[in-house]
Amino acid sequence: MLPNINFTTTKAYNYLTDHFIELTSQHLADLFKADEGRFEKFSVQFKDILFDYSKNRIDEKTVALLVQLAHECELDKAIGAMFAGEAINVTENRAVLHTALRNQSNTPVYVDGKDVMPEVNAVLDHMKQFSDDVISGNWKGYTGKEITDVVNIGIGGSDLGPVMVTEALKAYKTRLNLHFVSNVDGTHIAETLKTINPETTLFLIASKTFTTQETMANAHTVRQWFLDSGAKEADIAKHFAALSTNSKGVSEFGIDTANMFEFWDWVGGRYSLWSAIGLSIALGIGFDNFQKLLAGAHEADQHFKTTPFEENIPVIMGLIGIWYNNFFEAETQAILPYDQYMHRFAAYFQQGDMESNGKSVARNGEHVDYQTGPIIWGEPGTNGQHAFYQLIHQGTKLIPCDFIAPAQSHNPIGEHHTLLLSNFFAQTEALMNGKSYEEAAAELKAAGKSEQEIEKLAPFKVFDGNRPTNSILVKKITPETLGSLIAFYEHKIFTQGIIWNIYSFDQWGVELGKQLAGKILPELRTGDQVTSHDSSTNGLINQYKAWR
Ligand SMILES: O=P(O)(O)OC[C@H]1O[C@@H](O)[C@H](O)[C@@H](O)[C@@H]1O
Repeated sequence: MLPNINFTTTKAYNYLTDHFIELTSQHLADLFKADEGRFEKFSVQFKDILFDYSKNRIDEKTVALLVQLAHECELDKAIGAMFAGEAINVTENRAVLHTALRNQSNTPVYVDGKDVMPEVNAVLDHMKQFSDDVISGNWKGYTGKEITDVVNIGIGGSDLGPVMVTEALKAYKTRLNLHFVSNVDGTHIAETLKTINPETTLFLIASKTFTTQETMANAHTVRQWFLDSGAKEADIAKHFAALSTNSKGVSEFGIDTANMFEFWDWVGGRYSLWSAIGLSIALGIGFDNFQKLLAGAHEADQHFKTTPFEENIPVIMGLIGIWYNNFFEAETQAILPYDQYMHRFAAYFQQGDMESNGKSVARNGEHVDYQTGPIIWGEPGTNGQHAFYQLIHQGTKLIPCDFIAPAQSHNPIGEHHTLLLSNFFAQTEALMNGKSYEEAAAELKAAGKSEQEIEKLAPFKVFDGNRPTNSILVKKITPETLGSLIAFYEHKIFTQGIIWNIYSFDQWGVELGKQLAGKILPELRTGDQVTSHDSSTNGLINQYKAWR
């Protein structure tokens, strides 16, 4: 059972409200000047990951009160409930056990009295054998040729994780070329089909439910394309595999259940890259590397489960996020990886975070009267610097940012990585310190500007600073460190969901649009004028019919 506590009624929340008033008058740069040990105090190293949260608008009292908040909200109990396989996804009556998928220590994990580890391990063995076979060329297509290309057809959690990880770990690429088709827009599949050969392509139909409209439409299109190219129904077994919880749906589609990689309803879609949904990852970087990804996540799970909150990276990440979200009223959180391979990391956690904590009904069924999940966004550095950092530095909104960078590059070309990292360090320093009027004026003077020009220009060159950041410096982006990093973010989301007293593992909010699209679809199939909606929707549909 999850606790049911309104965090705004806790003692810690009350203290934090007063403490917030004290602290907002202090500039981050002054907090650093006042305390030489700030970095040591507010940073944690976990294996090859250094998490520095010292450039946040916090002091020791803030951390103590936030930790007290976590205790008062019974976060420890909630963590225990998740790992123990309790049905904490209450509105769907399901356990939440992505942690069991990467439970490399193999201790039993029970769901309804049954240990799930034997099944988890059996699917992993199947994935290993299959991916080894395909990568080695042992697995042949219907004309006897080796597989060269793999197309993953899936959307949301059945797409974003594998895309993000295979991009982030491209340095570990096998000989297989990966493609991902998610959008129901025919352009996505059409453009992919132009680049592949049916004789040498393997299609992975990735869908937890095996009912998702987009995925089923794309799957049926490729099936037809495959048959139209000259293959027979019997050849499908050599070119199609399914990653799903729905074996009935898979066999009805015509995929041999021997080519089905199963997972279970206790794996949430946006937490499923660790499951059979990760088959494209195993094919793309090799099974050993996939297993290292799982091992890295498992180590982070142990850290989350056993480390006191004061030293617990995902708990601290979550609490600092709450500090900005609920006290500073920050609406968004930027994730800024200084690593080109990680260019889909923020997009991945848009789903991870926003689908989990984009909720407004508390666990007691009542509407919340406080803010919950933030808007997550971000792009890799340094690209973002030349696009939207202006607003982060000088805009009116407070945007807490996570800066992530590897110390070692997979592509150490010339001075590139040093240039990249100089930007990584400079940005968080600049966001913290800012630039005073006097400094701006002195710079203009040194550039030979007249007093009049200085007076005119200096106000625009002032940076308030005091803008908070986390820095996550990792030794290198390897399967292990990436696994740990993803798991930390997952547990950050969990921490926040517990404190906001919401259910983080359902997603009812995506249903309404699906229902309405289902109602409109038959209307689009005829040429008749539509009058059943509001005037805007009618007007748009009728103009579409006139133009199509
Ligand atoms: O894997 P499936 O069942 O095709 O679902 C894909 C996605 O479908 C969306 O509707 C859900 O909101 C996501 O959570 C999910 O990941």
